[in-house]
Amino acid sequence: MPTISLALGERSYDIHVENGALDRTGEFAYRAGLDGKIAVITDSCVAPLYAERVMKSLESAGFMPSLHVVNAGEASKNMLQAQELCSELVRAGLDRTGCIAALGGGVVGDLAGFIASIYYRGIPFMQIPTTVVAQVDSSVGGKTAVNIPEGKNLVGAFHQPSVVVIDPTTLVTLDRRTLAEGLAEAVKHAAIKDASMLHELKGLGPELSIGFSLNTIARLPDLISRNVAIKARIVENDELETLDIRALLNFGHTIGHGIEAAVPYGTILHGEAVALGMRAALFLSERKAGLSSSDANKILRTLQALELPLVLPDGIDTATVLQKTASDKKFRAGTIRFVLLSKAGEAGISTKITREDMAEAIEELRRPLD
Ligand SMILES: NC(=O)c1ccc[n+]([C@@H]2O[C@H](COP(=O)([O-])OP(=O)(O)OC[C@H]3O[C@@H](n4cnc5c(N)ncnc54)[C@H](O)[C@@H]3O)[C@@H](O)[C@H]2O)c1
Ligand SMILES: O=C(O)C(=O)C[C@@H](O)[C@H](O)[C@H](O)COP(=O)(O)O
Ligand SMILES: [Zn+2]
Repeated sequence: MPTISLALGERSYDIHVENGALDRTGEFAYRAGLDGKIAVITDSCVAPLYAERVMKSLESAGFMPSLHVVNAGEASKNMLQAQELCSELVRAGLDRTGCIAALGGGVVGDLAGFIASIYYRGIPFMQIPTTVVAQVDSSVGGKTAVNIPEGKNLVGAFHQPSVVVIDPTTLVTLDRRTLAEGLAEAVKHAAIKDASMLHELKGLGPELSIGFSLNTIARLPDLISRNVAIKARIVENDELETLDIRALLNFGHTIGHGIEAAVPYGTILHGEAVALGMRAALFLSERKAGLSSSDANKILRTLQALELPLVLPDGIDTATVLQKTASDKKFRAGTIRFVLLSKAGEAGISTKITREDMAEAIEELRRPLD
Protein backbone atom coordinates (compact mmCIF):
# COMPACT_ATOMS: atom_id res chain seq x y z
CA MET A 1 0.00 0.00 0.00
CA PRO A 2 1.29 3.48 -0.80
CA THR A 3 3.34 5.63 1.51
CA ILE A 4 4.15 9.06 0.15
CA SER A 5 7.06 10.97 1.59
CA LEU A 6 6.96 14.74 1.80
CA ALA A 7 10.53 16.05 1.79
CA LEU A 8 11.08 19.24 3.77
CA GLY A 9 14.45 18.67 5.44
CA GLU A 10 14.00 18.20 9.16
CA ARG A 11 10.24 18.73 8.77
CA SER A 12 9.89 15.78 6.34
CA TYR A 13 7.18 13.21 7.02
CA ASP A 14 5.38 10.16 5.67
CA ILE A 15 1.77 9.98 4.54
CA HIS A 16 0.45 6.42 4.88
CA VAL A 17 -2.60 5.61 2.73
CA GLU A 18 -3.99 2.18 3.50
CA ASN A 19 -7.41 0.62 4.00
CA GLY A 20 -7.48 -0.32 7.70
CA ALA A 21 -4.64 2.07 8.65
CA LEU A 22 -6.63 3.36 11.63
CA ASP A 23 -5.72 0.22 13.58
CA ARG A 24 -2.02 0.90 12.93
CA THR A 25 -2.14 4.51 14.23
CA GLY A 26 0.08 3.72 17.23
CA GLU A 27 2.69 1.95 15.14
CA PHE A 28 2.87 4.80 12.59
CA ALA A 29 3.04 7.41 15.38
CA TYR A 30 5.85 5.53 17.12
CA ARG A 31 7.78 5.15 13.83
CA ALA A 32 7.47 8.91 13.32
CA GLY A 33 9.24 9.53 16.63
CA LEU A 34 6.19 10.54 18.66
CA ASP A 35 6.16 9.47 22.26
CA GLY A 36 4.40 9.65 25.64
CA LYS A 37 1.21 11.62 26.20
CA ILE A 38 -0.94 12.24 23.15
CA ALA A 39 -4.11 14.36 23.13
CA VAL A 40 -6.52 13.00 20.53
CA ILE A 41 -8.70 15.88 19.34
CA THR A 42 -11.82 14.88 17.44
CA ASP A 43 -15.44 15.97 16.95
CA SER A 44 -18.81 14.81 18.24
CA CYS A 45 -19.64 12.94 15.03
CA VAL A 46 -16.30 11.16 14.55
CA ALA A 47 -15.71 10.25 18.23
CA PRO A 48 -18.37 7.50 18.46
CA LEU A 49 -17.32 6.11 15.07
CA TYR A 50 -13.53 5.92 15.27
CA ALA A 51 -12.04 7.19 18.56
CA GLU A 52 -12.01 3.81 20.30
CA ARG A 53 -9.96 2.13 17.56
CA VAL A 54 -7.45 4.97 17.54
CA MET A 55 -7.12 5.08 21.34
CA LYS A 56 -6.66 1.30 21.47
CA SER A 57 -3.99 1.33 18.80
CA LEU A 58 -2.13 4.18 20.55
CA GLU A 59 -2.30 2.41 23.92
CA SER A 60 -1.00 -0.83 22.38
CA ALA A 61 2.00 1.08 21.06
CA GLY A 62 2.79 2.43 24.54
CA PHE A 63 1.23 5.91 24.27
CA MET A 64 -0.87 7.54 27.02
CA PRO A 65 -3.78 9.00 25.03
CA SER A 66 -6.49 11.39 26.27
CA LEU A 67 -9.63 12.20 24.26
CA HIS A 68 -10.94 15.73 23.59
CA VAL A 69 -14.18 16.24 21.67
CA VAL A 70 -15.49 19.45 20.02
CA ASN A 71 -18.88 19.97 18.37
CA ALA A 72 -18.90 18.78 14.75
CA GLY A 73 -18.91 21.45 12.05
CA GLU A 74 -17.17 24.55 10.71
CA ALA A 75 -18.50 26.73 13.57
CA SER A 76 -16.00 25.01 15.92
CA LYS A 77 -13.02 26.35 13.97
CA ASN A 78 -12.63 29.52 16.01
CA MET A 79 -10.39 31.26 18.54
CA LEU A 80 -12.62 30.61 21.54
CA GLN A 81 -12.72 26.88 20.80
CA ALA A 82 -8.92 26.88 20.42
CA GLN A 83 -8.53 28.59 23.80
CA GLU A 84 -10.96 26.19 25.51
CA LEU A 85 -9.07 23.20 24.11
CA CYS A 86 -5.74 24.63 25.27
CA SER A 87 -7.13 24.93 28.81
CA GLU A 88 -8.43 21.36 28.61
CA LEU A 89 -5.01 20.09 27.51
CA VAL A 90 -3.29 21.88 30.41
CA ARG A 91 -5.78 20.30 32.81
CA ALA A 92 -5.09 16.90 31.22
CA GLY A 93 -1.40 17.35 32.07
CA LEU A 94 -0.09 17.64 28.51
CA ASP A 95 3.33 19.31 28.71
CA ARG A 96 6.03 20.17 26.15
CA THR A 97 6.96 16.50 25.77
CA GLY A 98 3.41 15.67 24.66
CA CYS A 99 1.83 15.70 21.23
CA ILE A 100 -1.56 15.99 19.52
CA ALA A 101 -3.48 13.74 17.12
CA ALA A 102 -6.16 15.34 14.90
CA LEU A 103 -8.83 12.70 14.21
CA GLY A 104 -11.54 13.94 11.85
CA GLY A 105 -12.20 16.20 8.91
CA GLY A 106 -10.57 19.43 7.85
CA VAL A 107 -12.15 21.37 10.71
CA VAL A 108 -10.55 19.18 13.37
CA GLY A 109 -7.28 19.03 11.40
CA ASP A 110 -7.00 22.81 11.02
CA LEU A 111 -8.07 23.49 14.62
CA ALA A 112 -5.93 20.80 16.30
CA GLY A 113 -2.98 21.68 14.05
CA PHE A 114 -3.32 25.34 15.02
CA ILE A 115 -3.35 24.40 18.70
CA ALA A 116 -0.26 22.23 18.18
CA SER A 117 1.48 25.24 16.61
CA ILE A 118 0.87 27.51 19.63
CA TYR A 119 0.47 25.22 22.66
CA TYR A 120 3.53 25.63 24.90
CA ARG A 121 4.97 27.54 21.87
CA GLY A 122 4.52 24.51 19.64
CA ILE A 123 4.42 20.74 20.04
CA PRO A 124 4.36 17.95 17.41
CA PHE A 125 1.13 16.62 15.97
CA MET A 126 -0.19 13.93 13.66
CA GLN A 127 -3.10 13.94 11.24
CA ILE A 128 -5.66 11.12 11.05
CA PRO A 129 -8.09 12.48 8.43
CA THR A 130 -11.55 10.94 8.02
CA THR A 131 -13.25 13.04 5.30
CA VAL A 132 -12.48 13.33 1.59
CA VAL A 133 -11.42 16.97 2.04
CA ALA A 134 -9.01 15.98 4.77
CA GLN A 135 -7.68 12.84 3.03
CA VAL A 136 -7.03 14.41 -0.36
CA ASP A 137 -6.04 17.87 0.85
CA SER A 138 -6.12 19.39 4.34
CA SER A 139 -4.12 16.79 6.30
CA VAL A 140 -1.09 17.42 4.10
CA GLY A 141 0.99 20.58 3.85
CA GLY A 142 0.89 22.12 7.30
CA LYS A 143 -1.60 24.96 6.82
CA THR A 144 -3.42 25.28 10.15
CA ALA A 145 -5.92 27.99 11.05
CA VAL A 146 -9.15 29.17 12.61
CA ASN A 147 -11.77 31.47 11.09
CA ILE A 148 -12.73 34.93 12.35
CA PRO A 149 -15.89 36.84 11.35
CA GLU A 150 -13.87 38.88 8.84
CA GLY A 151 -12.85 35.81 6.84
CA LYS A 152 -11.73 32.23 6.53
CA ASN A 153 -8.45 30.97 8.00
CA LEU A 154 -7.26 34.46 8.87
CA VAL A 155 -5.51 33.39 12.07
CA GLY A 156 -3.16 30.45 11.78
CA ALA A 157 0.33 29.11 11.27
CA PHE A 158 2.33 26.83 9.04
CA HIS A 159 3.02 23.78 11.22
CA GLN A 160 3.80 20.48 9.51
CA PRO A 161 2.49 17.22 10.99
CA SER A 162 5.00 14.51 11.99
CA VAL A 163 3.00 11.83 10.16
CA VAL A 164 -0.33 11.47 8.34
CA VAL A 165 -2.36 8.25 8.66
CA ILE A 166 -5.08 7.91 6.01
CA ASP A 167 -7.61 5.09 6.23
CA PRO A 168 -9.90 5.43 3.17
CA THR A 169 -12.42 2.94 4.62
CA THR A 170 -13.48 5.63 7.12
CA LEU A 171 -15.14 7.42 4.19
CA VAL A 172 -17.95 4.83 4.05
CA THR A 173 -19.74 6.52 6.97
CA LEU A 174 -19.86 9.93 5.26
CA ASP A 175 -23.12 11.27 3.85
CA ARG A 176 -23.54 12.16 0.16
CA ARG A 177 -23.13 15.91 0.69
CA THR A 178 -19.85 15.58 2.62
CA LEU A 179 -18.45 13.08 0.11
CA ALA A 180 -19.29 15.40 -2.78
CA GLU A 181 -17.86 18.55 -1.21
CA GLY A 182 -14.60 16.71 -0.57
CA LEU A 183 -14.35 15.59 -4.17
CA ALA A 184 -14.43 19.28 -5.17
CA GLU A 185 -10.86 19.57 -3.83
CA ALA A 186 -9.84 16.54 -5.93
CA VAL A 187 -11.39 18.21 -9.00
CA LYS A 188 -9.28 21.25 -8.09
CA HIS A 189 -6.11 19.12 -8.14
CA ALA A 190 -7.15 17.68 -11.50
CA ALA A 191 -7.88 21.15 -12.87
CA ILE A 192 -4.51 22.60 -11.90
CA LYS A 193 -2.18 19.60 -12.36
CA ASP A 194 -3.66 16.38 -13.75
CA ALA A 195 -6.64 16.61 -16.10
CA SER A 196 -6.55 12.83 -16.61
CA MET A 197 -8.13 12.47 -13.15
CA LEU A 198 -11.33 14.25 -14.26
CA HIS A 199 -12.81 11.18 -15.93
CA GLU A 200 -12.39 8.98 -12.85
CA LEU A 201 -13.83 11.66 -10.57
CA LYS A 202 -16.84 12.13 -12.83
CA GLY A 203 -17.44 8.36 -12.65
CA LEU A 204 -17.89 8.57 -8.87
CA GLY A 205 -21.01 10.74 -9.33
CA PRO A 206 -23.57 7.90 -9.58
CA GLU A 207 -22.13 6.18 -6.49
CA LEU A 208 -22.48 9.15 -4.15
CA SER A 209 -26.12 8.57 -3.19
CA ILE A 210 -25.95 4.77 -2.99
CA GLY A 211 -22.54 4.57 -1.29
CA PHE A 212 -19.17 3.55 -2.71
CA SER A 213 -19.04 0.10 -4.30
CA LEU A 214 -16.47 -2.43 -3.07
CA ASN A 215 -14.61 -1.88 -6.32
CA THR A 216 -14.39 1.87 -5.62
CA ILE A 217 -13.31 1.33 -2.02
CA ALA A 218 -10.51 -0.87 -3.31
CA ARG A 219 -9.45 1.92 -5.70
CA LEU A 220 -9.67 4.77 -3.14
CA PRO A 221 -6.12 4.44 -1.78
CA ASP A 222 -4.80 4.96 -5.31
CA LEU A 223 -7.05 7.97 -6.02
CA ILE A 224 -6.24 9.55 -2.65
CA SER A 225 -2.52 8.90 -3.13
CA ARG A 226 -2.56 10.66 -6.51
CA ASN A 227 -4.09 13.72 -4.87
CA VAL A 228 -1.71 13.62 -1.92
CA ALA A 229 1.25 13.31 -4.27
CA ILE A 230 0.13 16.37 -6.27
CA LYS A 231 -0.15 18.41 -3.09
CA ALA A 232 3.07 17.04 -1.55
CA ARG A 233 5.16 17.97 -4.60
CA ILE A 234 3.74 21.51 -4.57
CA VAL A 235 4.34 21.96 -0.83
CA GLU A 236 7.91 20.66 -1.14
CA ASN A 237 8.64 23.41 -3.65
CA ASP A 238 6.91 26.30 -1.88
CA GLU A 239 6.10 25.38 1.72
CA LEU A 240 5.21 28.92 2.84
CA GLU A 241 3.41 30.03 -0.36
CA THR A 242 5.95 32.69 -1.28
CA LEU A 243 6.81 31.64 -4.85
CA ASP A 244 3.49 31.53 -6.74
CA ILE A 245 3.67 27.71 -6.70
CA ARG A 246 1.61 26.77 -3.63
CA ALA A 247 -0.90 29.53 -4.42
CA LEU A 248 -2.11 27.34 -7.32
CA LEU A 249 -3.75 25.12 -4.67
CA ASN A 250 -5.99 28.12 -4.07
CA PHE A 251 -7.74 27.69 -7.44
CA GLY A 252 -11.42 28.47 -6.83
CA HIS A 253 -10.72 29.69 -3.29
CA THR A 254 -10.61 33.48 -3.72
CA ILE A 255 -14.30 33.78 -4.55
CA GLY A 256 -15.02 30.43 -2.83
CA HIS A 257 -13.79 31.66 0.56
CA GLY A 258 -15.72 34.91 -0.03
CA ILE A 259 -18.94 32.92 -0.51
CA GLU A 260 -18.22 30.61 2.45
CA ALA A 261 -17.69 33.60 4.76
CA ALA A 262 -20.67 35.59 3.40
CA VAL A 263 -23.11 33.30 5.28
CA PRO A 264 -22.79 31.82 8.80
CA TYR A 265 -19.87 29.34 8.81
CA GLY A 266 -21.02 25.82 7.97
CA THR A 267 -24.07 26.87 5.93
CA ILE A 268 -22.20 26.35 2.68
CA LEU A 269 -19.58 23.60 3.07
CA HIS A 270 -15.99 24.43 2.14
CA GLY A 271 -15.90 22.18 -0.93
CA GLU A 272 -19.28 23.50 -2.10
CA ALA A 273 -17.97 27.06 -1.92
CA VAL A 274 -14.82 25.97 -3.77
CA ALA A 275 -16.99 24.41 -6.52
CA LEU A 276 -18.78 27.75 -6.95
CA GLY A 277 -15.43 29.56 -6.80
CA MET A 278 -14.05 27.25 -9.51
CA ARG A 279 -17.00 28.04 -11.78
CA ALA A 280 -16.24 31.75 -11.32
CA ALA A 281 -12.53 31.16 -11.93
CA LEU A 282 -13.27 29.14 -15.09
CA PHE A 283 -15.40 32.05 -16.37
CA LEU A 284 -12.47 34.42 -15.82
CA SER A 285 -9.95 31.90 -17.23
CA GLU A 286 -11.87 31.75 -20.53
CA ARG A 287 -11.85 35.54 -20.79
CA LYS A 288 -8.38 36.36 -19.44
CA ALA A 289 -6.16 33.29 -19.78
CA GLY A 290 -7.21 31.68 -23.07
CA LEU A 291 -8.87 28.62 -21.52
CA SER A 292 -10.90 26.85 -24.22
CA SER A 293 -14.62 26.45 -23.62
CA SER A 294 -14.26 22.69 -24.11
CA ASP A 295 -11.71 22.46 -21.27
CA ALA A 296 -13.85 24.71 -19.06
CA ASN A 297 -16.87 22.49 -19.81
CA LYS A 298 -14.97 19.30 -19.03
CA ILE A 299 -14.30 20.62 -15.50
CA LEU A 300 -17.81 22.03 -15.06
CA ARG A 301 -19.41 18.74 -16.17
CA THR A 302 -17.30 16.86 -13.60
CA LEU A 303 -18.51 19.18 -10.82
CA GLN A 304 -22.06 18.78 -12.12
CA ALA A 305 -21.80 14.96 -12.14
CA LEU A 306 -20.82 15.16 -8.47
CA GLU A 307 -23.97 17.25 -7.87
CA LEU A 308 -21.96 20.12 -6.46
CA PRO A 309 -23.69 23.51 -6.30
CA LEU A 310 -22.78 25.69 -9.26
CA VAL A 311 -25.43 28.39 -8.85
CA LEU A 312 -25.16 30.93 -6.02
CA PRO A 313 -27.94 30.42 -3.43
CA ASP A 314 -30.48 33.28 -3.20
CA GLY A 315 -29.83 35.97 -0.63
CA ILE A 316 -26.05 36.22 -1.06
CA ASP A 317 -25.21 39.60 -2.52
CA THR A 318 -22.19 40.28 -4.65
CA ALA A 319 -20.96 43.18 -2.49
CA THR A 320 -20.76 40.97 0.62
CA VAL A 321 -18.83 38.26 -1.22
CA LEU A 322 -16.45 40.86 -2.62
CA GLN A 323 -15.98 42.40 0.82
CA LYS A 324 -15.06 38.98 2.27
CA THR A 325 -12.55 38.35 -0.53
CA ALA A 326 -10.76 41.59 0.44
CA SER A 327 -9.04 39.74 3.30
CA ASP A 328 -7.69 37.00 0.98
CA LYS A 329 -4.08 36.20 1.87
CA LYS A 330 -3.16 36.31 -1.83
CA PHE A 331 -3.51 40.10 -1.88
CA ARG A 332 -0.14 41.88 -2.17
CA ALA A 333 -0.19 45.68 -1.91
CA GLY A 334 -3.83 45.80 -2.97
CA THR A 335 -3.44 43.47 -5.97
CA ILE A 336 -5.07 40.06 -5.94
CA ARG A 337 -2.96 37.18 -7.23
CA PHE A 338 -5.79 35.26 -8.88
CA VAL A 339 -5.39 31.62 -9.97
CA LEU A 340 -6.50 31.05 -13.58
CA LEU A 341 -6.27 28.05 -15.92
CA SER A 342 -4.79 28.27 -19.42
CA LYS A 343 -5.67 24.59 -20.05
CA ALA A 344 -7.28 21.82 -18.04
CA GLY A 345 -4.33 20.69 -15.91
CA GLU A 346 -2.33 23.93 -16.27
CA ALA A 347 -2.69 26.86 -13.87
CA GLY A 348 -0.94 30.18 -13.34
CA ILE A 349 -1.24 33.39 -11.36
CA SER A 350 -2.72 36.57 -12.83
CA THR A 351 -2.28 40.02 -11.30
CA LYS A 352 -4.70 41.52 -13.84
CA ILE A 353 -8.01 40.55 -12.25
CA THR A 354 -9.86 43.60 -10.99
CA ARG A 355 -12.66 43.99 -8.47
CA GLU A 356 -15.02 44.56 -11.41
CA ASP A 357 -13.88 41.29 -13.04
CA MET A 358 -14.58 39.45 -9.81
CA ALA A 359 -18.00 41.10 -9.48
CA GLU A 360 -18.85 39.99 -13.04
CA ALA A 361 -17.76 36.42 -12.25
CA ILE A 362 -19.88 36.37 -9.08
CA GLU A 363 -22.88 37.64 -11.07
CA GLU A 364 -22.28 34.82 -13.59
CA LEU A 365 -22.88 32.38 -10.72
CA ARG A 366 -26.54 33.47 -10.66
CA ARG A 367 -27.07 32.14 -14.20
CA PRO A 368 -28.33 28.53 -14.31
CA LEU A 369 -25.99 26.15 -16.12
CA ASP A 370 -27.44 24.37 -19.14
N1 LIG B 1 -5.37 23.11 5.81
C1 LIG B 1 -5.67 22.92 4.55
O1 LIG B 1 -4.81 22.79 3.70
C2 LIG B 1 -7.12 22.79 4.15
C3 LIG B 1 -7.45 22.26 2.89
C4 LIG B 1 -8.80 22.10 2.56
C5 LIG B 1 -9.79 22.43 3.49
N2 LIG B 1 -9.43 22.93 4.70
C6 LIG B 1 -10.44 23.25 5.71
O2 LIG B 1 -11.14 22.05 6.02
C7 LIG B 1 -12.45 22.37 6.47
C8 LIG B 1 -13.48 21.49 5.78
O3 LIG B 1 -13.18 20.15 6.07
P1 LIG B 1 -14.28 19.01 6.00
O4 LIG B 1 -15.03 19.19 4.76
O5 LIG B 1 -13.60 17.74 6.25
O6 LIG B 1 -15.28 19.41 7.17
P2 LIG B 1 -15.53 18.82 8.63
O7 LIG B 1 -14.27 18.56 9.32
O8 LIG B 1 -16.51 19.72 9.27
O9 LIG B 1 -16.23 17.42 8.32
C9 LIG B 1 -17.49 17.41 7.72
C10 LIG B 1 -18.51 16.61 8.57
O10 LIG B 1 -18.22 15.23 8.45
C11 LIG B 1 -18.17 14.63 9.75
N3 LIG B 1 -17.26 13.49 9.62
C12 LIG B 1 -15.92 13.51 9.56
N4 LIG B 1 -15.46 12.29 9.28
C13 LIG B 1 -16.51 11.47 9.17
C14 LIG B 1 -16.67 10.10 8.86
N5 LIG B 1 -15.64 9.34 8.52
N6 LIG B 1 -17.93 9.58 8.84
C15 LIG B 1 -19.01 10.38 9.10
N7 LIG B 1 -18.92 11.69 9.37
C16 LIG B 1 -17.69 12.23 9.40
C17 LIG B 1 -17.72 15.73 10.66
O11 LIG B 1 -18.10 15.45 11.98
C18 LIG B 1 -18.45 16.93 10.06
O12 LIG B 1 -19.76 16.96 10.57
C19 LIG B 1 -12.66 23.85 6.18
O13 LIG B 1 -12.54 24.56 7.38
C20 LIG B 1 -11.51 24.19 5.25
O14 LIG B 1 -11.14 25.54 5.36
C21 LIG B 1 -8.12 23.10 5.05
O1 LIG C 1 -2.77 23.90 1.15
C1 LIG C 1 -2.98 24.90 0.46
O2 LIG C 1 -2.06 25.69 0.16
C2 LIG C 1 -4.34 25.19 -0.04
O3 LIG C 1 -4.57 26.25 -0.59
C3 LIG C 1 -5.40 24.15 0.13
C4 LIG C 1 -6.81 24.69 0.18
O4 LIG C 1 -7.67 23.67 -0.27
C5 LIG C 1 -7.25 25.05 1.60
O5 LIG C 1 -8.62 25.37 1.60
C6 LIG C 1 -6.46 26.12 2.29
O6 LIG C 1 -6.76 26.19 3.67
C7 LIG C 1 -6.68 27.50 1.74
O7 LIG C 1 -5.62 28.27 2.09
P1 LIG C 1 -5.73 29.79 2.52
O8 LIG C 1 -4.31 30.19 2.67
O9 LIG C 1 -6.44 30.52 1.43
O10 LIG C 1 -6.46 29.82 3.82
ZN1 LIG D 1 -9.73 24.20 0.15
